[in-house]
Amino acid sequence: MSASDLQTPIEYLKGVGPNRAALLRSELGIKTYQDLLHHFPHRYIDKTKYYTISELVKSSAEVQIVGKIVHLKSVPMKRGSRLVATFADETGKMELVWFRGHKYLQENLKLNAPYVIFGKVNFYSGIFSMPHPELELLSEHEQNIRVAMQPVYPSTEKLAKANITNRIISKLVQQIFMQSGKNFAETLSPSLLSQLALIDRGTAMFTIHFPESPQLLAKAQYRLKFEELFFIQLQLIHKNLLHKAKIKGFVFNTVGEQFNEFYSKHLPFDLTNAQKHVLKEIRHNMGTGAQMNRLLQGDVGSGKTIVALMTMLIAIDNGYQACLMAPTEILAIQHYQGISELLEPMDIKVALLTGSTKTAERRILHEGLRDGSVHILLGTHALIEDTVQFKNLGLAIIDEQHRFGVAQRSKLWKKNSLPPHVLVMTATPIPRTLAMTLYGDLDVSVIDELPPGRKAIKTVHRYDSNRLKVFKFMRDEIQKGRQIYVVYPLIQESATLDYKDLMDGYESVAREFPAPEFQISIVHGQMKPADKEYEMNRFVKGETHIMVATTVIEVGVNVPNASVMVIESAERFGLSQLHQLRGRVGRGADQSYCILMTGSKLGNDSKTRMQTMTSTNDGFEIAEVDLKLRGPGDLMGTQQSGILQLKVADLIRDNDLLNIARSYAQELLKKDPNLSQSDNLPIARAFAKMMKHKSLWNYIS
Ligand SMILES: Nc1ncnc2c1ncn2[C@@H]1O[C@H](COP(=O)(O)OP(=O)(O)OP(=O)(O)O)[C@@H](O)[C@H]1O
Repeated sequence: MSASDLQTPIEYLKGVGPNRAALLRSELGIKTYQDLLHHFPHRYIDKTKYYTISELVKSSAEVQIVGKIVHLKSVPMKRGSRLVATFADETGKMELVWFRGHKYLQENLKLNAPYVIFGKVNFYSGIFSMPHPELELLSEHEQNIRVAMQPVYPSTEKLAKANITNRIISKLVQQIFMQSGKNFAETLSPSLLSQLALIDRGTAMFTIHFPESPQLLAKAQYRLKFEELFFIQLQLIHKNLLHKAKIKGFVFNTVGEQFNEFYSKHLPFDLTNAQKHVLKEIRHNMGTGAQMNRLLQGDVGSGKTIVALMTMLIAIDNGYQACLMAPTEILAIQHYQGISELLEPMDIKVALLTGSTKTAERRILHEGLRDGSVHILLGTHALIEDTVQFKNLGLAIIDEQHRFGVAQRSKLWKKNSLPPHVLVMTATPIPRTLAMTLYGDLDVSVIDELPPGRKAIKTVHRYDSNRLKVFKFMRDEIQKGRQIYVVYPLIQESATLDYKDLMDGYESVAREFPAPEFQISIVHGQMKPADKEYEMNRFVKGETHIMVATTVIEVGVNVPNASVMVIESAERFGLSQLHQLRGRVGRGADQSYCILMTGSKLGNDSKTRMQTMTSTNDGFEIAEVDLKLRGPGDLMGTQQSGILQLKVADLIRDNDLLNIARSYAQELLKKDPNLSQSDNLPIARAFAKMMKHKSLWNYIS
């Protein structure tokens, strides 16, 4: 099929008039033959099997039967009428029923001619019936391209209403193949095709629309999935190579006094092997002369902060300043308190900068940053403001990247002659190749081990009707000296409503846990920062027993004595958020609990989320379920531009294939970086097209 054929507008197909063309364009974005060919079925119905009427059982799903219409009548109903056909084969009779389109059907249906019918059967008052069957004269059926697996295309309500059915889409695709043949330009090299036993592109494209058997379909899907993942990886690795070659960074080749003093004298615990390993990776990375761009992944509570701190000490040992940006003020303050305390015995100046730092303080701070007397700056996004100038910023650590955009990250780079090394910390554990695919330009380090002595958090799901029991449990835990979080959801669109929920909740908790015996802190987004800090501090110091809060405490808050997390309206939270919240407990040696409170009516997704949370503490597993429920685009908070809109592969389900595709892409670029060997020409051609159009699926034409 030639490139120009593929760009033919769909109006050129028989049966596509201006109306259908407009609908296909607006509903599915299909404008050309190529668009239609790339509109892949999302499932298939097995059409190898023919049933007889006597074989039907009450639970039959979709069935295909050959028989004849022996009788046709219109049956009046309260409003309008239905058309009922008696359909018979050698073994029995059933009914076909239509509620609309009578006139056309009555004029066109042929009595006593053999038909193939297909559809769902119902069983009503002793007789099988099939409403709105797909039907086709047997003679026509035999002329069509024979498919064993009937494709079902993604569609929309508007298309269904306009009668643009599966069969019509399928016939349009068929027309394209009939007009232009099955020869598609190959996009993979002969050696790849043979090494992986992949079928050629044309056969795969044809088979995905018209599979002759489940086995062939699997081969077609495998080939197209591989191709899709392979080209994504090729693009990423290529970009990485360019990126790495271009961006020079400071060479941190000293692990000196500060690092060693901290490590040998002030580190309050032994590092886990995972922490040591990750530090080694970081040290190596910062010593090479290229700028570090690294993602530090570790489940909640895995101890990322200490790794961040020790990385900052390396920067200081090499004569540079370091900064750490946190997503919220509470967290920035907490980091400031924690890190200041750890570095207290050392001669290192740590400062805090947030939106609420007073002007006078700010002036002194700016001065200290400019003359280099402040070594470590912690803060919120306030620290990327233009007025903040460093003497020599060598390292920027960003906590939780998805709250900080790439654009904000690059702002930091402008603060120096050379860009600082960048370490992004995230608690969302995702498979390594997937992380690379999602984060593109970042290398990945993983802390895959929790500090020793942690007890698994016990998680339960309770309905609102069980609240009294939950209160009793809370009271018992407080009596044991523990502290408790009670968290309410926060939906930005309705701040007033959230506030009301929170305040109602606070009142009911306060009634149940009256002062002076019980002390309660409250923290929410509408409070002044100073008040938030005050309330938070009372809880951190153990002066209050219960912290009632919105999700402002979701990330990073570290109060090891807090051992119970009650999450109200848990069904309104996403899985990764629930996992983050739960991660606020289980940070000390005590047994910790997470109680998910919900109403009694739950949708399927909510049920899955509750079940997942109660069955596992493993962030990896949770992230995978989360990705399945929400899709990777959502994971990042924003839809990724183009690159992740996959058509055949699924980043989660096909993770193994993603790894295979990555290693083949790596090897290819290692052996033939410019894709200039003749064997690799098909890849080079497709890759060039992809880069030119900036869209994955445009490489095929
Ligand atoms: N190697 C270790 N041994 C014992 N305790 C540790 C170790 N590393 C960290 N900790 C402690 O574990 C707790 C969690 O660490 P930290 O706050 O760094 O986790 P985190 O990875 O940042 O988690 P989150 O994503 O939840 O913020 C802290 O109290 C910290 O002091």
